[in-house]
Amino acid sequence: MRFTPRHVANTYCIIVIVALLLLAGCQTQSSLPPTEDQAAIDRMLHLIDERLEVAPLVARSKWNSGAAIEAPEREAQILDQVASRAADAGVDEDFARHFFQAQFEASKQVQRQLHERWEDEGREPFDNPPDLAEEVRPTLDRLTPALIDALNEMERLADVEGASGYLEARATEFTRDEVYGEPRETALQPLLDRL
Ligand SMILES: C=C(O[C@@H]1C=C(C(=O)O)C=C[C@H]1O)C(=O)O
Repeated sequence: MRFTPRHVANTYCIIVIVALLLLAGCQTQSSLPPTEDQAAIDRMLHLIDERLEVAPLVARSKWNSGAAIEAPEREAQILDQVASRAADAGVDEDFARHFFQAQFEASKQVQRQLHERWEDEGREPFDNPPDLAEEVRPTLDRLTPALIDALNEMERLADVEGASGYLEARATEFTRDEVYGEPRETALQPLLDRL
């Protein structure tokens, strides 16, 4: 077979196209943050969920006791601890407060959803409801230091290339859930604003 100038030109074109495609692929990859930073974002989402998973226990306890979903004095008490822990960890206090207020709101969304459903169903009180003061609130308090550490990481990630894109992509999947989608969105908003 003879190679005409046309063959050479076609081959050259194909090489250039393949090289451009490879380059585009590399660029997409390099816009992802480093693996350990992706893991830090995933850890934060996991912690948000761990906190949200406590909300149904709070809802059960309040369903039986008739206590209001909204407990402003308890929120104020948590925010005091948050402010002092944030200061110790070098996390911006306003950011930490804003983040925790979003977690409270997300928890209340889950609780309201459940109470509305139980009202519609005419639900009787639960057998063996969890103890709010002795069990449930201490579980939430144990998550606070881990969340402050995760906030510290988020502040660092605000300067890492690709971190905000990765968070947005993860947030899109995370908020797609039928039951937890809306509260997760509420809980994530301060992070999306920050990154
Ligand atoms: C979880 C509770 O319900 C609400 C949500 C809070 C929270 O997420 O920590 C705190 C107080 C309440 O407004 C609770 O009463 O403990």
